[in-house]
Amino acid sequence: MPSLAEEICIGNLGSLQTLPDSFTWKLTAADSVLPPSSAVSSGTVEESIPVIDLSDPDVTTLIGNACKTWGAFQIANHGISQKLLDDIESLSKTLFDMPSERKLEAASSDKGVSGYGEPRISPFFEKKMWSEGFTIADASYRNHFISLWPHDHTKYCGIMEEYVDEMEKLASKLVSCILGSLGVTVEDIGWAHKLEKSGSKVGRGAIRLNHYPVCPEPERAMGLAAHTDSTILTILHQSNTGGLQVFREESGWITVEPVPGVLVVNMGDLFHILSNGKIPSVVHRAKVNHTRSRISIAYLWGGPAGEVQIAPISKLIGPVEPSLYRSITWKEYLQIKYEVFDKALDAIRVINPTN
Ligand SMILES: C=C1C[C@]23C[C@@]1(O)CC[C@H]2[C@@]12CCC[C@@](C)(C(=O)O1)[C@H]2[C@@H]3C(=O)O
Ligand SMILES: O=C(O)CCC(=O)C(=O)O
Ligand SMILES: [Fe+2]
Repeated sequence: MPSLAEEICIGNLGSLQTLPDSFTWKLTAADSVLPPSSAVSSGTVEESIPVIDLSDPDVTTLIGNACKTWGAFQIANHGISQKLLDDIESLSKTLFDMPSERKLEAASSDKGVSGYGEPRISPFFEKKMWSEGFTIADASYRNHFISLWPHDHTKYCGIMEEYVDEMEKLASKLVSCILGSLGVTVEDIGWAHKLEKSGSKVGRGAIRLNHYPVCPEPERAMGLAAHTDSTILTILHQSNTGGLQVFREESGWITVEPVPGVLVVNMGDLFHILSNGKIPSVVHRAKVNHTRSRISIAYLWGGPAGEVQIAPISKLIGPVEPSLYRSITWKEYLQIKYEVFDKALDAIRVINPTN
């Protein structure tokens, strides 16, 4: 006979009145959001990742500092219209409000990649995450949208295409700026230069629509477990309920409270490689809420498609700072990540840390 846990479906978590054992995480003091007391008393702790106005004349310095300190920042005046943000959020709400059976008809066939289902990182954790999601990693999402919205799929595909196009343009702009803060230009990286010239094309990124239903015991549950993104960078739109937390050694877990119209940018593992470790990929997670459900939309930008090799930028390496990582394509990196998860960067490291 199947156990109760096996009968629980992620499509209707919001209707559960108690937290099933399979969703109960053993969280320790280190998992708390309170920063270590020493850091608080020294007054050195910034409250959260900064909000940077992209029209600020000092934008490059501000972004550079945030990247080095946090591996993340928030952006205002980014040029993405509020209408498009509202449209993608309401598309996500419409999808997640559907009956479980209907959502499962759009389930991803290959674990965690395009379609409806659990986060791809799920197999690396003993306990289940209190969330459901829909991943768009290739054009097959259109077929899923036809099955989800037989009459309205054209409208929803249109919103998704516009969102991907706008995000790609914004991601390219941000990469130029972050490279600038390191004293590098897109011309110093062959593929980045070509990318800027060719404009936007689907295929280099992925979108993940995340839904975190209300939870009867949020303190003991986890919406999305601690991870780094495997990307160059990720641009996240969060609905008006908080839940995203970023980790910093000196401060512990810090909540990134949503600010209307502001987007969060997380640096991913591929930028860590490109910058030869100068810009860390940020460890982050999503917690859940007792009374409010939450939506987030992540645009995961993987950089160049196909066989293009990503390696530490030659301008950033030399006899004193040798290349720490071997070159790798995004596809290859994803394969390694989903074999060894949080050891992926170590797996491609060519020089071991000295301490
Ligand atoms: C391109 C990808 C990045 C991603 C794995 C994936 O193949 C498709 C989904 C992406 C996502 C979104 C939610 C968080 C994340 C860690 C996950 O479980 O699936 C990321 C993956 C990643 O960055 O490795
Ligand atoms: O929901 C969030 O705030 C985080 C989502 C996230 O980390 C992701 O989709 O990669
Ligand atoms: Fe993430």
